[in-house]
Amino acid sequence: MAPPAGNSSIHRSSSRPQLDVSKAEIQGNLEEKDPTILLPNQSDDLSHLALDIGGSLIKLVYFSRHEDQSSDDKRKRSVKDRLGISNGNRRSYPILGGRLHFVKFETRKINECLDFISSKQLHCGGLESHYTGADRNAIIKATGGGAYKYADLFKERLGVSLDKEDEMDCLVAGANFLLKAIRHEAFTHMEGQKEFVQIDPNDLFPYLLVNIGSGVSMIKVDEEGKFERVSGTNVGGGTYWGLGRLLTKCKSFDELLELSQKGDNSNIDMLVGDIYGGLDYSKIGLSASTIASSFGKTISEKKELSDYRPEDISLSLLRMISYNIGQIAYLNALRFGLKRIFFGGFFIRGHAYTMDTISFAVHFWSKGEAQAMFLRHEGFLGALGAFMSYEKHGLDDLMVHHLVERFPMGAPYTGGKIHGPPLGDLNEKISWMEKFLQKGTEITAPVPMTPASGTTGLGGFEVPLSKGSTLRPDASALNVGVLHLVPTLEVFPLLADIKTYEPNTIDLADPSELEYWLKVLSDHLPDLVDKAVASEGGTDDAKKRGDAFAHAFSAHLARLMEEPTAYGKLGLANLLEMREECLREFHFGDAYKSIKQRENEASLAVLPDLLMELDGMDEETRLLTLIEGVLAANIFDWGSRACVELYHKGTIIEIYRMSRNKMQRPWRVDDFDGFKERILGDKKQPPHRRALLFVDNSGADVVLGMLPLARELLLRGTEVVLVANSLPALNDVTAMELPDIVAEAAKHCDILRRAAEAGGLLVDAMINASDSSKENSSSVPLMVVENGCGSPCIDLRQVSSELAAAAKDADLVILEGMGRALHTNLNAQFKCDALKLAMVKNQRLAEKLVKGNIYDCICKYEPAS
Ligand SMILES: CC(C)(COP(=O)(O)O)[C@@H](O)C(=O)NCCC(=O)O
Ligand SMILES: [Mn+2]
Repeated sequence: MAPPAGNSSIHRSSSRPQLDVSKAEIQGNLEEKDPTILLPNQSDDLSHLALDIGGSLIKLVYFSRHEDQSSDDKRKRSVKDRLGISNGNRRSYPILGGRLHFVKFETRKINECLDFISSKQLHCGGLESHYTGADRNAIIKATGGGAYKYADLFKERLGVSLDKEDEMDCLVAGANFLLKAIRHEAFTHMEGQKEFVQIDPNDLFPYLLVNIGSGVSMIKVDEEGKFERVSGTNVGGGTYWGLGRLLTKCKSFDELLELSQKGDNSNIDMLVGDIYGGLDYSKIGLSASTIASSFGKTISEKKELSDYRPEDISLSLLRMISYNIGQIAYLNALRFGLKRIFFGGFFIRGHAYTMDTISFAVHFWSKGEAQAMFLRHEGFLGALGAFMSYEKHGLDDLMVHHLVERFPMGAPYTGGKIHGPPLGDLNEKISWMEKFLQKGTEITAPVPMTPASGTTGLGGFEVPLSKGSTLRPDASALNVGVLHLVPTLEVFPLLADIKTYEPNTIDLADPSELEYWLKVLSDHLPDLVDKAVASEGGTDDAKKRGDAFAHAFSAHLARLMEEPTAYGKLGLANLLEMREECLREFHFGDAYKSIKQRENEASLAVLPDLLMELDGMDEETRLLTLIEGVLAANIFDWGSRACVELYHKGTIIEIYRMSRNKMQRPWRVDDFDGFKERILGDKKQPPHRRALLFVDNSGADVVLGMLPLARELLLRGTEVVLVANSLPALNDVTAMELPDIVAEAAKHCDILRRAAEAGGLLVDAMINASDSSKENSSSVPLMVVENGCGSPCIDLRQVSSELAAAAKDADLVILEGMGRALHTNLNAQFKCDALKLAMVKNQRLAEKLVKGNIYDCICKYEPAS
């Protein structure tokens, strides 16, 4: 059916509808002029675009619906039935599987912005909308002065009306959303050091929001929707830019800021030492270099404006205004007893020195009691708030675990600077990458790292360390990624304490660690590209994509090397995931597909012998052999350079045997006896009810390591849930692949067969179906669930709803592999028994974590506390 004509009386709310016209019906009298049309499949109205049109920048926040690529396969359906998971309430989550994009344009280039909106059809619900007709009645939410100034232009160019939202309402709504929904949205910035702060969403209010635009507003935010502008000052960003322009002849705000980097304010400001003959005024705690009077020195000398360096003027101005704002903000926080002060607005724009100066003022006047905080998305508060003002989009229902921030390929180049349209399809990405390469490396020109030392030793309002040539003005200009909204993600319910849980084991805030791991990833790149290109048949197209991927990922690494906090708080898990995401961006679905297949086949061929060997053992030897088997088979890891070198030296089975033979206890971490005691020891303790086995690699790892262990648990009456990746990552097995592997294994093993049937895994397996029903009741089930991620590591704060449901009845968690049990979760505490098994396949990590050597093994057992 064709979309209804533009003039029909279909209900339109002020938000942009995404019309699903399937099964549409005209209700009532067909002859009627404007009959009511029923759209039974139409979900709640969806908003797609909101704008904040400021004097210098236009900020856009827009939503794109994510094509739901997850297939509802048999495994998923049977897991849903068994674990009682519903399909989710689509109505309560209109924004299901979508993304929020943040884009900036310069206001003077408003036509670029209009072209962008038009090319993506954002004003009529996006390109993916079912609705294609031009809609002259469309309304877009907008805030900022430009919403008034440019209303006619939007009407003329796009045929849309701007629905103006109050700027302050938007700012507060945007800040509330970000602070509640984005982990580490806030950060402090002192002496050039940025530190991300985790705000407890349940303990956010009250706070002071200081918005520094042309003027400054200070807003006390008490709760959602309740706030009051308690103070402000007319000395703000406009003052800096206005006075600065007059005094220095700078052509832009950024130029003025940049000048300040090279300035020395003591040539302009009157310092305490100038008054006290070079001495401190120590009685009241003022050092000689404290500013006594901003611009005070210029009164006493017979100098003209031209006698002063513009750099010095800019710095004095910047410090005068920043200190003043910091001071007034602190006094207001004090006045209302507010613990937190967040600064945002056009004046800050991620400028390191500005942030340091404000922080310094707050710190100074509060005697260290209060801290200034800044927001990663501060430039987008208004636009986000305008977006939130659409009704019924469901955005405010989202919580921190529903959001995943990803950094697409453009991120390293655009930095925090103003940029245009994000890149769309694959060809666009490749050609952009090629163009960039022709231009050389100018866009990624490295930012010098800020040396930690270099204190001036000056007291009072002194020079923050990030001033000067050590830091480029936008070094802190944070990238904001694309926010993926995934309302199906949940916190893993077996975590002992979500508040103290930190997935990453290694702290990449340590520069030497960061440098090392960035190099590891960079060194691995050529091999990865080879595999990726080969996985797509080695075609010219695949090669082109491979090149583009390599450059895009290298650029991310280079960006992070120069500015480790550019993408927010960085952990090794994020880096490893970014690599996989980058591959997917260039349409490499599964770079290790054929390797995985080959290894699965080879391992399945020797499985029957292994099972027979195990069945001949007494239970104690068998349990030990099984754990040894898991550790030994974890050597099949295509992400480890050392292991990949090993694979050239023998067949899969030879390497597996060699690895098994080397398994000598005690392992570097060896809690086997504790685990054995729980499994075989006290017979009064019943077997575990349900075990979650987080599996790792394909091939021997899962087939000869984890499946035999699963079989043992099943034999002992424990239900087993194999937890595997939702998306491919290196040679990790996925939840999609696992049922076929289990089905193959089940051909050689009755225990696995019955359990897999009971778990609904072998619906179509070629096994005698007639006797499966009666046998079902005699076996505990074996199931497969997806973990919700596509990375070699796992962040248990954000897992699939399947896994969360499966965890409810589980009393044993087994995490396997370096990514899941070492890089992440080594220190994780669980509410139930936990076993962490991995071979350390990296020398440095072995030394760092366990003071050991490469190929050492970890068997860490922690009973429920
Ligand atoms: C990517 C990995 C975490 C995967 O390990 P796994 O979880 O498969 O045991 C690991 O291979 C790794 O840390 N590799 C990089 C270090 C290196 O090449 O030595
Ligand atoms: Mn792996």
